[in-house]
Amino acid sequence: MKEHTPKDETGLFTKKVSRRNMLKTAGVGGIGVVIGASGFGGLLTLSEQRAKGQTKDIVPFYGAYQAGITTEAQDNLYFASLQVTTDKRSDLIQLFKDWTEAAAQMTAGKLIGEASLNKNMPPKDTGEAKELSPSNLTITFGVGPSLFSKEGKDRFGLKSKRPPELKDLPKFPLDALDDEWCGGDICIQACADDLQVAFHAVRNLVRIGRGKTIIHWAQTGFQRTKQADSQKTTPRNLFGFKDGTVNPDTNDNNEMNEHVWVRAGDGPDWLVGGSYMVVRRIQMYIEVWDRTILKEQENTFGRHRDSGAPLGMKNEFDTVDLEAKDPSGNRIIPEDSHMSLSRGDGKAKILRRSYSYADGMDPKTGSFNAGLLFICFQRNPSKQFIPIQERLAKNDKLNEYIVHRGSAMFACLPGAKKGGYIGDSLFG
Ligand SMILES: C=CC1=C(C)c2cc3[nH]c(cc4nc(cc5[nH]c(cc1n2)c(C)c5CCC(=O)O)C(CCC(=O)O)=C4C)c(C)c3C=C
Ligand SMILES: [Fe+2]
Repeated sequence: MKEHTPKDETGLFTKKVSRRNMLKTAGVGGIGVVIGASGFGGLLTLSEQRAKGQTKDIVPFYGAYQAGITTEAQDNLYFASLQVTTDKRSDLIQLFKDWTEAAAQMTAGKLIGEASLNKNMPPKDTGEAKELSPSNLTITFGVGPSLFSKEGKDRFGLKSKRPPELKDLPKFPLDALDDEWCGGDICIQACADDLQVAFHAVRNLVRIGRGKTIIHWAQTGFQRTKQADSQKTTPRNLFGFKDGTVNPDTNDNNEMNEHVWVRAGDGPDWLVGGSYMVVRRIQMYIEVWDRTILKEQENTFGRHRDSGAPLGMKNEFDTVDLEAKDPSGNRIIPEDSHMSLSRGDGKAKILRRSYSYADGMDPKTGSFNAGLLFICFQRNPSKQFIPIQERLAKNDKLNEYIVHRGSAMFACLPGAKKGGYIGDSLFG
């Protein structure tokens, strides 16, 4: 087959050269070299780029809020729910301090700890992210209700600090929850444009926590990559529909304060600037869906599959009119469609930041074990996620094609200032 000769940005034909040959041509032997837009004259190592503040794919770790909540969703997720095994409050505090330091290093694209060539010691960093770009890595920490008290025991002197909103979610109709996918004392959400970078982050944090925490459950997640969709259109879920069209505007501080960030007076002061995260592991029966006619699929969501437009409209972001009727007087968007029910009167909004998962097959049925790790952030779950899910669980047309298998709620801590640590408002 004739090899395709690619054009560069100037439109000139360039000879296809492998990365290795390109480095040889440039006379650079080191790994981790990035070719700048200016061509070979702009060759800088990743660390040089960082020193010059030129890397574009670093999301700052320190700040008033934790990153990974209003951050534009990266391509990949590695999510871990942990159980705390130590009973010592001082261990827990030290762990959050160590995690903060490590997370700040990893999100800046650095390795953990000092590089050491001591062959008689295991290396501090596990190594698989060496030479990789920071990939917009964000690491978001949350604490579950069980950290505050478990089976009546106040392990860390935190019982009186539990916000009333931070509690196990009620059992919703049709829930088929499996304990193996529920709850957790602490969560770590790592998102990055590279799965190896996200996994490396959680792996190293879990390693630091050895002897103090264990993994309770963990899940990888993906979306289409930005490389595959340079226009960054709304990602599609595994049912082929655009998912994430209607979401509060993360660039609008008023909306974030109204719907996402916990504010003074909402509960205990330690959580001001944090947010409640709800996670649901929802299995999707993709084989059943694939046998469903398009009209029924569209009635299920209340949107057109192709454009993502509300039924009866042309474009994805056209205004939704749930009352609109066809000439026979029937609603164009069915009342039991996912959009009608999740929207309700439109006042309670959640910030959705979900990822698809695909974990091989279900050995009992031979079907794909795939679905959505539904993640949403909010200021008050009793007024936001819970009433929405109550409506969906009762009537949603989508329920024929999905089942909720896992569930957890975490309070995502406020951001840390340089010199402070994630959790200092809680433990301080
Ligand atoms: C309780 C909250 C929600 C759960 C659980 C949930 C599951 C779920 N959703 C989809 C696919 C779509 N959801 C869409 C819209 C939408 N979903 C929720 C909430 C939950 N979804 C809300 C609040 C909204 C926005 C409603 C609105 O105001 O219009 C859509 C439509 C496109 C969009 O706006 O994103 C799709 C598609 C799946 C597959 C799923 C469980 C597997
Ligand atoms: Fe939804």
